[in-house]
Amino acid sequence: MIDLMDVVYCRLGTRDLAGAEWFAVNILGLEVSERRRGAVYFKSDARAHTLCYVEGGADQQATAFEIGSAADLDRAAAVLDGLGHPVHAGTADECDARHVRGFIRFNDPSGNPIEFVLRPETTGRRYHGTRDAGITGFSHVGLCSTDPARDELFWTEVCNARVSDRIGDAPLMRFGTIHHSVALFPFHQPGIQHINHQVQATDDIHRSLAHLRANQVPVTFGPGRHPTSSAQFLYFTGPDGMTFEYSTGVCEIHDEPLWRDRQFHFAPKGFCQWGSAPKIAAFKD
Ligand SMILES: CC(C)c1ccc(C(=O)O)c(O)c1O
Ligand SMILES: [Fe+2]
Repeated sequence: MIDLMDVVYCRLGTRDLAGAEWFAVNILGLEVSERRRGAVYFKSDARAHTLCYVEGGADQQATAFEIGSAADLDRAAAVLDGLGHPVHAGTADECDARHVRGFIRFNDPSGNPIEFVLRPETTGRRYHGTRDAGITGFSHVGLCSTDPARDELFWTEVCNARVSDRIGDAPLMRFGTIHHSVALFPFHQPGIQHINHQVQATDDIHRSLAHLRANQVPVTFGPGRHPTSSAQFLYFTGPDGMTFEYSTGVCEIHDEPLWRDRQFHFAPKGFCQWGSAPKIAAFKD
């Protein structure tokens, strides 16, 4: 079993690094933590970075999860290799570019590039964006899955994720107490489906709604409330068509032995209890 602790960052390729930076700062509300040749890093909480845009194709993506020790990382590489997932061990330069002490990269069964990382840097300094979006941190990622049942087994049997709830066959999975850190959505190809940042309060959702509208940013779902995590949410489109989500009030699961994953409809009522309907391809039946 590969023990993962949390989702830690996403890397997104873009052909318009300056445009992506403008969006991340002025619309999403992140803080630039560092600029390097061909890469811009963003903070959304105390961690050194939780998002990195790199110059390249929009298909150059990765989602990173923290692993507990160097021995666990070696064991994970052996397990993945044994299961037929070719593993690349990060070079010193690649580790430096990710602010981690070590990592391995492989593709999940759908072909999503995944990184398991050791000791990602934190700063002890809280984040503050120039735009007050009320962000409290990067919280979860939605991954496209060409076979959610198969991929659920990868995350829960090969790794230590636990299913909190399912919407249709799409599992929302946790590593700790937060309702979900990774969710899988049926789609015909792999890719990061959405990136979630938690915000402090309902006010932040509505303040952002006005800001997005004023800046002609397509709002694709919400405001609404997820019946699964009980979080209030808002989805919108960013650079290269990436979906971003703000949400507030995600529930925590503390009664671990008693929790039973629940089944929700893969239909608007399973996504939103206020009646909002998504304009997002992966959320349509
Ligand atoms: C709309 C997607 C499928 C979705 C559904 C539920 C939650 C949640 O319970 O918080 C999400 O975060 C989602 O992105
Ligand atoms: Fe989400």
